[in-house]
Amino acid sequence: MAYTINVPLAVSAVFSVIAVVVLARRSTRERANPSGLPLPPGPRGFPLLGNIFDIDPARPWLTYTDWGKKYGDIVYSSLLGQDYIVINSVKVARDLLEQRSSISSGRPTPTLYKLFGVDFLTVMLGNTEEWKLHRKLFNLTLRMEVIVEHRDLYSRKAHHLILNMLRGSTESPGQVEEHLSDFSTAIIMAITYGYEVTSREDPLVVRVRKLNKVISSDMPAERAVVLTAFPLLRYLPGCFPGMAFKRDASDCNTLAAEVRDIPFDYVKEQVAAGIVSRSMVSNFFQSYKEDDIDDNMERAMKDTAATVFVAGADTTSFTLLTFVLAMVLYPDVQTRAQEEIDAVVGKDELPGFEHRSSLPYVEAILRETLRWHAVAPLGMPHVTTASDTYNGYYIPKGMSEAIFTLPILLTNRSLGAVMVYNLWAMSRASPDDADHFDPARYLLPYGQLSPKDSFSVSPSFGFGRRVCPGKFLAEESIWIAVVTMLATLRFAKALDADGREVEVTPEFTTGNVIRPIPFGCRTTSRSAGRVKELRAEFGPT
Ligand code: HEM
Repeated sequence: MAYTINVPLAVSAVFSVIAVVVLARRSTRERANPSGLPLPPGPRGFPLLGNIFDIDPARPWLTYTDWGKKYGDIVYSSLLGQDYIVINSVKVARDLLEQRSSISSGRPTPTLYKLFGVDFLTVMLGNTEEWKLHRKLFNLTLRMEVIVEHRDLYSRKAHHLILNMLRGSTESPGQVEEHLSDFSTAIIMAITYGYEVTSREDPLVVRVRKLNKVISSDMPAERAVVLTAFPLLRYLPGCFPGMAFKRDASDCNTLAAEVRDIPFDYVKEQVAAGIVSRSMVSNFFQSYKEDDIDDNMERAMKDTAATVFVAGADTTSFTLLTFVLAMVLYPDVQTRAQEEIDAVVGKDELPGFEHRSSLPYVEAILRETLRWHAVAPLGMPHVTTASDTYNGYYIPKGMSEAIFTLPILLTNRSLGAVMVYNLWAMSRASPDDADHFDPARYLLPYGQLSPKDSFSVSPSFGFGRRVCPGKFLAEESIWIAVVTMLATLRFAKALDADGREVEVTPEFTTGNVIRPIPFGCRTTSRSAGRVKELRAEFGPT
């Protein structure tokens, strides 16, 4: 949720507002609150605009963290008629989003996503029957017992990642990112469709990556917020000021349809021909009788499969990139982990899943990576489907998309509460050394792992019924990639022409999902024996 003012879009918005105000002849807003309890504390905002000028447009989580220090763990703010309940602590998040998940599992469905044809993605669906069917299908195919069956695949892809990384010993900024992205893409396409990616230029891969890019760059939150508050704008033609993006939206609809249909139909044809490679989609077809797969069910299967790439590829590769950045910045941490691996696995052996429980420090590195810089600092917003009270505060009910289409000024009512949980504030709860990457914070005095906060229960995967269904796949693929990189490679700062190390400042992109800004990194082999084993696995390349 980054808010910057797009002037032409704002002008169009103002026209739309004036038209509605004249029609509605209403001038004051009311907050229907039958309980008489106050809203949670928060900054005062301007009428209608709310707190839009108070928020750091690039990194709203920093503003929310500051508000947390001033107003507490639960903060109220408003933006263009939309109520925001900002949650700044794990306890309040668990109370509201887990304990009361029956009324806090909705999603805002901004008009923008409909316009771009991506509102079919699970992440975008409200608390509807369709969403429940998606979650059932995810549970069928992404639960832990199913995910562990693919361990050979994760290991093979991790081994391939190492060979790619070793092709050039000094990586230019951006190259490490590409290798990690190839790794997560290859795993996700194999798990979802049984599809073996052979090159970055594979037309299917190009399409899904392009869709991801459009979602992250052409649908900034400020557009989503303005279009949700003033949905009439969607009817303005593309030539209207600020509406040029409507042309991209039309291309995106075509792209989204291709991403949904092409790989799914490929698996469907294979299953019909009796060729079954193990995948999420073939599992769907095997789990249901032909008669049970009506149009609704087939659409849900297609949509869940298409969601996996959009929700899982960048989150996985950006987390791995954050890990590499930490290794470059904290060489002592890297050395300690490598010593642990060498002692447990043996100097020339490659680590595998059977070693995981004996590598507590590596495990702690994973947990610390999620904490240090969460890939989605504000998770995904939830919407309340009923009003509620919490610790003496009133929490308004969210409204459905149907009511969103009535501009707020027509009714002078709130659009209802969007609940935003601020992972950044949660990760900085003990502020003394929160910016420091220190896996030891997850260890007990004798080096054993502290039992709390295992990887997959991390707040970084969200809360309640909406919790990330891909967390087990993320856990398996990230663990094997991390342990294999540590066993075989040494990451260090890049050298300049005079052989001096180039300083690295940890900087991250902005947006809903963030990644480190490209940094110089020198990647060298640290174990000839292990690398030899990898080369033997793949043959001459
Ligand atoms: C490190 C990797 C990942 C992180 C940090 C992450 C984080 C998240 C977060 C914060 C949410 C929102 C939860 C909420 O609303 O409270 C989410 C939702 C989701 N994630 Fe992940 N995720 C990761 C990897 C994956 C992978 C690999 C997949 C697919 C296999 C995936 C599929 C999804 C889906 C489908 C949703 C939407 C759930 C819903 O709306 O009901 N994620 N994820």
